[in-house]
Amino acid sequence: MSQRNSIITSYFQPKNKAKESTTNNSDSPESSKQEKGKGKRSISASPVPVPEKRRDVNGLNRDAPRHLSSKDLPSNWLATSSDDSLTTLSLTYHTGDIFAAPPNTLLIHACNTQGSWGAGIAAAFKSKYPKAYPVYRNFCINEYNPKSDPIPTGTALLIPPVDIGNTHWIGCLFTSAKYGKGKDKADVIVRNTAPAMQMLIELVNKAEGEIAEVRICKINSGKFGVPWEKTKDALEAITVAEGWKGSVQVWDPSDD
Ligand SMILES: Nc1ncnc2c1ncn2[C@@H]1O[C@H](COP(=O)(O)OP(=O)(O)OC[C@H]2O[C@H](OP(=O)(O)O)[C@H](O)[C@@H]2O)[C@@H](O)[C@H]1O
Repeated sequence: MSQRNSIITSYFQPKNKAKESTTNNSDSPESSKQEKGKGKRSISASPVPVPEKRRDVNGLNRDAPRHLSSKDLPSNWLATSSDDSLTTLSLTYHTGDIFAAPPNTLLIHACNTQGSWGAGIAAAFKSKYPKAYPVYRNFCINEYNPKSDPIPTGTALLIPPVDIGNTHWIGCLFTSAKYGKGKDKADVIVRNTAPAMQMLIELVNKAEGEIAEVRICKINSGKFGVPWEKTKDALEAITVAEGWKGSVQVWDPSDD
């Protein structure tokens, strides 16, 4: 099956199926038991109501520019976006601090669908972009629901600049439903990566406002435990318009 067809299969399955596959994607029942106990973070899956007339509730600024997700794309977006897919995604490598980026840079990282930026680079995103975190969390917990209506994996969320004095955009790739011991298996995370990135590219193309550069960390290779080479191969198979944003810059803080 081609990359594109596999994307369509993964994203356009009926909602019930999508839920099934999220469940099936999880580790063994053993690890899901572990998920219930040791190491579990206290994340409420109950919707947190946001009062109508109050602003900046729980850090969520209702006046901020709106995030973009699969809900902003037509159901046939993959078919309609294929015309300008002329080349494969180009990656370039850079050593240093991904966050020391010029204005209007998109910073991409891998996320779980539970609403937690609890460890690894996600925790750094949470501390550097305190207003973006509740946008992500609200999307996971209120627009979707980790227990009853989880975000389908293999999708993405694009958060416009919402932190005062910062013009960085944040791209969340939902490559695993859960985190920690309940994270999806490596091959499932890799399989989720291309469609998630493909969707993010589509959201970037649709976004109003400038996105000048695109940076990504070596997603999936830390807490998710997937060798970078596997993620790299998945990303490089994605088709994009020639010269899309120049290239996607892979930033690593160290040389090894
Ligand atoms: N401060 C920092 N500055 C710069 N680069 C940093 C860094 N810290 C780590 N890196 C590098 O960033 C890459 C990805 O490594 P990560 O372990 O972060 O992410 P991942 O994509 O494997 O997994 C995602 C899950 O990790 C999180 O934590 P939880 O699941 O919440 O526990 C999320 O919420 C997800 O669920 C590796 O190259 C790390 O060297």
